Amino acid sequence: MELLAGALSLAVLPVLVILARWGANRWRYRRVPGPFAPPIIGNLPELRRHGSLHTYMDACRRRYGRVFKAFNKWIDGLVEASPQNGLMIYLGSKMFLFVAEPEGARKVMYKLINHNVGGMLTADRKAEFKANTKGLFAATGDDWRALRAAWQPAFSSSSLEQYARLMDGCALELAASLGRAGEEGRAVDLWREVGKMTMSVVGTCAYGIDFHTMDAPGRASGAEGAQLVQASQRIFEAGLLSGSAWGRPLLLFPDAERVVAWLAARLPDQALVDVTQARKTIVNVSRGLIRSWRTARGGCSPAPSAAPAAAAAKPAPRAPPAAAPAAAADAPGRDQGGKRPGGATGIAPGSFLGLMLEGNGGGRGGFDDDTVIAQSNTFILAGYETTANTLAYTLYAISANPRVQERVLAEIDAFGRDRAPGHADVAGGAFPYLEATLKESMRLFPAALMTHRLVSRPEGFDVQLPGGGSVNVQHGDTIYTASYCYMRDEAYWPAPLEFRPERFLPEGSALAPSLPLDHVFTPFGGGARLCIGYRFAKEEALIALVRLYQRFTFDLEPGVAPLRMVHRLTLSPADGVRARVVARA
Ligand code: HEM
Repeated sequence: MELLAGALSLAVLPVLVILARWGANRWRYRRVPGPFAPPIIGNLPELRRHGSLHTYMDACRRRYGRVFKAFNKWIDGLVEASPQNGLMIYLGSKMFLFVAEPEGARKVMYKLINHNVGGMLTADRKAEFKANTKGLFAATGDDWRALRAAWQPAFSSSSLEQYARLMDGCALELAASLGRAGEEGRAVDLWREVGKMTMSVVGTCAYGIDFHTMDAPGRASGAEGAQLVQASQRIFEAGLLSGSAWGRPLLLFPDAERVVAWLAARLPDQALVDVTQARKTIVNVSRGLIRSWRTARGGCSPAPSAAPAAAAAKPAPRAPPAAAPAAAADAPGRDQGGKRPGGATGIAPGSFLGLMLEGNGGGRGGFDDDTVIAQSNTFILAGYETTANTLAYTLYAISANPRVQERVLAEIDAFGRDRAPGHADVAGGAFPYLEATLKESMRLFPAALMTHRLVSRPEGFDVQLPGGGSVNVQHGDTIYTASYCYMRDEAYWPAPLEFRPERFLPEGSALAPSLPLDHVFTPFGGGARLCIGYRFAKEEALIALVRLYQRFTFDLEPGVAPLRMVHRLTLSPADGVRARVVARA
């Protein structure tokens, strides 16, 4: 009996602590409006009613104003995981502030510097999970500065020029695959199809190994390519919470995420075992590739386990991209086996990983191997689904708007139906209308519907409230900048829900936003944390669109329009984008 009483009081204690913290947070942020979210059920019923975070957020913006609060440690995770987990109850005491007005959001993005990548089931610090903690997106402070500098050469004009050739090769493969579907009269899910291409692009650019996902898994070049493709796809399918039953307690006890992650690592279920295995595969294959890379360069000694910050203090010499990344060297005419000329395999010079290793003094200074591998994982994670969704949305929007399609086709035809779109063309403004169309699609359907900043200043951070006055967001709390809301807000955009690419062109000034464009159009975030891959993504999307519209148009299947979206890790088409491929005359 005494034992039972003891156990009960032990169980009650954390609940009381959570209640007390929740109460204190509610009091602290009492001046900020927001839905009532008791610690036991939080926002979940509301989220369920709205179906997805983006519609819920927009409803909050309309109801509570352009700065509102929500209680929920796992607002993203809940939306993603609740349908599959059937979870109705959770305990959470944290408050999140949403800034859905552009000037306030800009201050947050520009003045605060750290992301808050909280623990997932993979919060554990094992090598295979370092992408979550050591990658550029998650890194903080001086570590982040050193990594950001190390990433930069991969996005220089000379690197992009080489990547553009590779992107073109991948776009041609996609076109060939869609052409076959068109000939057979098969409807395809454009989202899935472009996803294979974007995985191919980021994978190949990251490693210089041809991922060949268009016919995956069979054709990736060599064992390494096939293993990397399969492992990366497994991780994506599993999603944020690794598809594991451990996701439930993590959602139920968000304040105890470290304990849950610790337990999950020791008592994993099959889903977690699979994802862990996939991550291990990526790490092991990458380690092998790095080892071969060093051997080929005269056997550099393995990298010491120095903290990345040390690299910032003593910058290592960085070589310019020596040659095109693997497939880029011969793209679009690269050999269909995916091999580089001369039979070379492994990490290609000029690939992202190659550049990181070169810049890292050939492995003798700066980052340890696991940190380098975490960067290539982050490159793939950050660049695959975001770009796939953006392309799928743009294909959808063009197909659903015949007048837009007409102008897109005219612009591409004027460029040439057989001409390869290169870096100079896409970066030099050869496709102004297509670029405006891409922007309009990112405004209405932003793959990243918000970004966030952790308040790491001891004094907190003041956010202006629309009704006057301000609120001090305390150290350790997180602020979300809800670009999805302000990019479709009638206060800033004329006819915000209409798809009108000309608003981004001088001819459409009547539809232009009321604030400077870079204040109110932020699909890539802003400030020092601005998406480092934005030019890469833009070039990839434009090249793919040119290659596809040189050959095809797409007939959306009945029921696709209006498109339903759902927020998972990114804002994604809920049911894909099914269409028939129509060859152009
Ligand atoms: C259309 C495609 C893309 C979209 C919509 C997108 C969006 C974003 C957003 C909103 C952020 C957060 C920015 C902030 O916090 O202010 C971000 C960060 C980042 N993105 Fe992208 N992204 C895209 C493509 C890419 C690609 C292709 C790559 C890499 C090849 C990439 C790599 C990254 C990285 C590494 C970060 C973290 C940067 C840092 O923390 O310093 N992204 N992206």
